[in-house]
Amino acid sequence: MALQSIKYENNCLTILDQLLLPGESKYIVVQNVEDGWQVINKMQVRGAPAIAIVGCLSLAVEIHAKKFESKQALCEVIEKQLNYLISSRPTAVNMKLAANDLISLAKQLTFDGSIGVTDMKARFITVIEKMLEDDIADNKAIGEFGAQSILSKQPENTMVRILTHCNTGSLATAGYGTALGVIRSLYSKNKLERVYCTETRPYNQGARLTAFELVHDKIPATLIVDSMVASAMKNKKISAVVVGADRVALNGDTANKIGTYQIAILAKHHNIPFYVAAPFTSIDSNMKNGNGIVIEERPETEMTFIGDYRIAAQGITCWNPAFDVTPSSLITGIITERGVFEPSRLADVKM
Ligand SMILES: CSC[C@H]1O[C@H](OP(=O)(O)O)[C@H](O)[C@@H]1O
Repeated sequence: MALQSIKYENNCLTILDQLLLPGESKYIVVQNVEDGWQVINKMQVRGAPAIAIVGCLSLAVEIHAKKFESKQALCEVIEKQLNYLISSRPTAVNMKLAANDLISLAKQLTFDGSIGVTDMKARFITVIEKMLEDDIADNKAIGEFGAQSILSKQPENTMVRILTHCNTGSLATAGYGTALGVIRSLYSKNKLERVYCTETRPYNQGARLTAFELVHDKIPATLIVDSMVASAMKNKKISAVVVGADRVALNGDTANKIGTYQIAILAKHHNIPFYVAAPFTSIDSNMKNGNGIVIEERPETEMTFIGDYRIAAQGITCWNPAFDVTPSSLITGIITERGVFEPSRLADVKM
């Protein structure tokens, strides 16, 4: 049974509390936008696509339970709550893009004289619900395009070894995953020899989540500490690096989990192709390059503690940026649901 970070049925939303994985699988109920904001901000659910989907579904469950006197009243709540959800985490663009689209839809429905407030609410909720299936379809396409592109650069009938960072699988999306989707597609083609996944300090998305998904799917994988990447590239014949994205700028500069930038530099040094796997819901067409991307800084306790156990000296100053920006010059290709693009070609693709 595939791992599910998000469960939504009959207007009821629960999310798998990823702070407890891999030790405990516990779903928590999200009943409204405030619950949605909290589970995203605390990283109980995380991953750019999952953040947008959970944020928007939290709005769907909230408005489903309420009666609205008018379409204008409903539209005002929608706009206010979506703008609030955007503030839950600043770097991933998916929540902002979804909010922009849904606010435009709400305004369009408000001025559509052919429907009343009940129909407007139903149509609005249906559009949000469709995000789940759309994301999975995007990820399956990303997986296929990515696998084809990576294999096209390998000698016929060889198996590949992929290095990945952070978690980009079913626990970061509605299912299948982006970079992990490429890995799943390679595995399904019997072309994947091994995955090397980094632990990804300090939240340990790799050790706790990616390793969990790979073991669950019985995909051959080796966990490495973040500082082992250079040695792995030198000694383990890595065929390609595939990572996810939180925000891709129009020139291909990519914000992704902290540590991605240095992996890209190491890949360049070792002449290893470096791919970003991201749906168009993670591409910010309003951002010319990566210079303007806001990098979230997280609480230092995420660095100085593991659970309740202190691992760093009391009183030490910490810096805990959750992301970094990889320049497009270090990126071989951006794998999307519409194909694989050289970073310099991204701006030509219709958003
Ligand atoms: C397909 S998930 C994209 C992206 O999100 C993760 O960040 P976080 O765990 O902080 O939400 C990571 O950067 C993934 O690559």
